[in-house]
Amino acid sequence: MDYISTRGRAPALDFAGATLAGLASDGGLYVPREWPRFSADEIAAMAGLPYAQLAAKVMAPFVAGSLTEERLFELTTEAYGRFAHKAVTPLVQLDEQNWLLELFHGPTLAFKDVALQLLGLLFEEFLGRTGQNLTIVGATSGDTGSAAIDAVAGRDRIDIFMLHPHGRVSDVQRRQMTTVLAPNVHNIAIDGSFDDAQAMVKRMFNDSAMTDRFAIGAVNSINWARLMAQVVYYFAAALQLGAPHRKVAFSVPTGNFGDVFAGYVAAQMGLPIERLIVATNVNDILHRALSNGDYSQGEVTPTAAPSMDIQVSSNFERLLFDLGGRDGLALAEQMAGFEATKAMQLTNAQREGAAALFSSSRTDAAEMSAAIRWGWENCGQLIDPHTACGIHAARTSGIDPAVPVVTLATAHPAKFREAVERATGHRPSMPSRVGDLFEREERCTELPGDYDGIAEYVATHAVPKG
Ligand SMILES: Cc1ncc(COP(=O)(O)O)c(C=O)c1O
Ligand SMILES: N[C@@H](CCOP(=O)(O)O)C(=O)O
Repeated sequence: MDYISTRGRAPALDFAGATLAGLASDGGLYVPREWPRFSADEIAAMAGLPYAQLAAKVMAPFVAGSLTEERLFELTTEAYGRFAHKAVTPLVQLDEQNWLLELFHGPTLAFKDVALQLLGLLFEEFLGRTGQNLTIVGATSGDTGSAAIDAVAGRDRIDIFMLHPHGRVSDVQRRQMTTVLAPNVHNIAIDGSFDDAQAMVKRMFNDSAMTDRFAIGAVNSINWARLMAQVVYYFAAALQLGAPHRKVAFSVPTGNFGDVFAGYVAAQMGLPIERLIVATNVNDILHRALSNGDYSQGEVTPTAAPSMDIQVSSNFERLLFDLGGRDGLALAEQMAGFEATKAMQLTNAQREGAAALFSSSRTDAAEMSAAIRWGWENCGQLIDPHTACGIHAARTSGIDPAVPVVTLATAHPAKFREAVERATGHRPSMPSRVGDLFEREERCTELPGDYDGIAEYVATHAVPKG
């Protein structure tokens, strides 16, 4: 399988190359040249497979040429062996129609672990072949940072520089990053929003003063390998609910459009998906884009679901590319317009294509609290504020009651215990696997949100590519 850029100009790469490159050199995102497709019989034959084995089956076509399915299975076995639940991503029934897919049983209590535990191993595998050093530069609104740091802390040939918006992540999220004192881990708190951090990270990939010296790598969902690993749990959930003989809908708490794009990929691969519900908080650029074609960047409003306080959704570009006939040069022009004006109108083809599979919803603060309360009082489940946006969207979606709706539970409620306690009066307890998080020493550098200062900090502390 080879990978092409959504902006049409960067060279195609194989899976290993796309994984190490992260962002394409023309500023675009890598996508597989074509979507691999499973027949209904092939999907039916996956029912009942243990998660690590299912993962290797679903991902094998994407890694072909860089890894055998057998080697991939060794890596998925190691990655998912670190999860606290045997099923890795267990499915829990809430009522007649609604289900929760618990994606928070990994080491850092959020869905990001599902992809990042594997990505850490993939980096090690591919860097071992090239002998190169990798300088990972990432942006986080809280969860990617901790999951990525856990996945690469102490690994040879890797430095990680993780930017988070100062004061805008939860205490648990911050400590999960800043208490990791391995010498290859560098936390940077910036003045600004997640969007500012993400823009600086993308800029570094195209700054030749940096890329000439350092192999800059990505752990954000701009890296295709992140999304590939997230496709697997759509298969896992749908198979348990009767796929391929029965359609399933998914409600997905959304910020950077990565998790829900993985659902789109699952559908392209043949998984019968009734609908993908894009659930935003009040930072609703995606809800506006999908409901009336208006993709214009507003100010970021801090919410109780801080990981979704995002107004520029990187992976939306992958969807626009696919729906717009995969015309990279046309999309490059459309994205250049957005970058210049902070606004963009979807084309008719993009709007109609999206409407065939996606619907969307926006959840405000009161609705978020009500959804958390509903989960607790009616189903005995504590849910976090991000998942609550998904639950609100699922319960107001109007989907045929015969179709199961699976909400992706993207974070453990203990990561956001103040908001959960405010809504329910009940404080979620911290899973023992996070250990003495609140006793540990923290290390973090505060920097103003300007690119030059951050590039200089990275250049001073990173190891050249070699
Ligand atoms: C807990 C949580 N839920 C949902 C999201 C949204 O996921 P995505 O950015 O893939 O849309 C994030 C991060 O982005 C998150 O950390
Ligand atoms: N919510 C994310 C934001 C970054 O998104 P990513 O999926 O592109 O890494 C976070 O928690 O950091």
